[in-house]
Amino acid sequence: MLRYVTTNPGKVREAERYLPDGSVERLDFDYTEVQADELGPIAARGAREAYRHADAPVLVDDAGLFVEGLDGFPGPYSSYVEDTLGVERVHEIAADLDDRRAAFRCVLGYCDGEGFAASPDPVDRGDRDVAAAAGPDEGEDDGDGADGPETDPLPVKLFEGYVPGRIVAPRGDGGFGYDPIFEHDGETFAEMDTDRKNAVSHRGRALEKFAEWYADR
Ligand SMILES: O=c1[nH]c(=O)c2ncn([C@@H]3O[C@H](COP(=O)(O)OP(=O)(O)OP(=O)(O)O)[C@@H](O)[C@H]3O)c2[nH]1
Repeated sequence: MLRYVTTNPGKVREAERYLPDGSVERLDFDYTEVQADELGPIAARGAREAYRHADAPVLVDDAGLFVEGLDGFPGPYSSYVEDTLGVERVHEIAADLDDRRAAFRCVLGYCDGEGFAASPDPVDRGDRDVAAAAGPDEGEDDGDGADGPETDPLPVKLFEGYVPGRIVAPRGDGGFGYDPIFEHDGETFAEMDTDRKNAVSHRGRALEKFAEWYADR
């Protein structure tokens, strides 16, 4: 049984669509989110901590909203900013910007305590052009300390998803988090049902890559 490690039930609702019935359950564990300007190292460290906590295969999901006109803010701090400023204030700040383009990014970190065969494919970074910091956000995190001062030999496999859009006045009542103020292709994420959001979203894209790899591993 795979544990999807998150305090956010909205994430699991979306993830369940990608994994066989009964193969995943939510583990409500608040792993330490290290301070970093990229999601990859946060997901990698989180996956190791969650694996050690659960002693079972885990998938952690670190996500963020990157606003172009704010140089990528709130990015990895999206959860903190949602809790402090709130989504409406983020919209108000963005409303004053000339450039309201934004992107959601999601990095999934999988850890089962074992190593992984080297990926035959080169890491695809072609979709990381909006406020995306360079760094090891996909592929294997080798724990060599390149992403921070600590080293940790526990292997973690990372999967990244990205979706471009723009910040708009709140619309819709579905989804969670910043969904009402994030518009993609004329609709906010909060106006989409789960299947439609999954088909285009950062999480859906990352989950698709993960599910394909997980089924074949
Ligand atoms: O409108 C949204 N649509 C999404 O699809 C989405 N995915 C994440 N988020 C928000 O971005 C932050 C991530 O922070 P985050 O990855 O640390 O997650 P979290 O704190 O909610 O839970 P956990 O998984 O860490 O326990 C939080 O503010 C989330 O609400 C989203 N907002």
